[in-house]
Amino acid sequence: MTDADVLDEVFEVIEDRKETLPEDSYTASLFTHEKGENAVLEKLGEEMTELVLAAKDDEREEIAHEAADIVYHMLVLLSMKDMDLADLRSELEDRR
Ligand SMILES: N=c1c2ncn([C@@H]3O[C@H](COP(=O)(O)OP(=O)(O)OP(=O)(O)O)[C@@H](O)[C@H]3O)c2ncn1[C@@H]1O[C@H](COP(=O)(O)O)[C@@H](O)[C@H]1O
Repeated sequence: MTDADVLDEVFEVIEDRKETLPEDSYTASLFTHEKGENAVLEKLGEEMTELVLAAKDDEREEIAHEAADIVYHMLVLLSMKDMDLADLRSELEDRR
């Protein structure tokens, strides 16, 4: 499986959770008032700090863990704004 595949798959799951809102889903809880957009923004801020600290300490596993947390919460944010990976890809492609 390529990196692009797993990103697409996780985004699809996020979109599904947004629509079906299962009770036991962390992702779904972010789309309800219970947590909401502010929780996602706070998480992104915390995780960015944790990523910087992990990088300073050269903790490779921790760097990967924090980077994955950031990517997941960033995908949730894109979905909250009714955006998707195509928006991200086209922005990156425009810079080449
Ligand atoms: N990639 C993720 C993912 N990354 C992080 N998280 C959750 O985000 C929350 C916060 O992450 P943290 O690392 O900060 O968690 P923590 O250890 O509680 O740390 P603190 O809150 O104590 O700081 C935790 O509850 C994690 O489980 C995620 N929850 C879900 N996914 C993906 O979303 C899919 C659907 O998940 P559900 O919506 O839960 O079904 C999963 O199969 C995964 O692919």
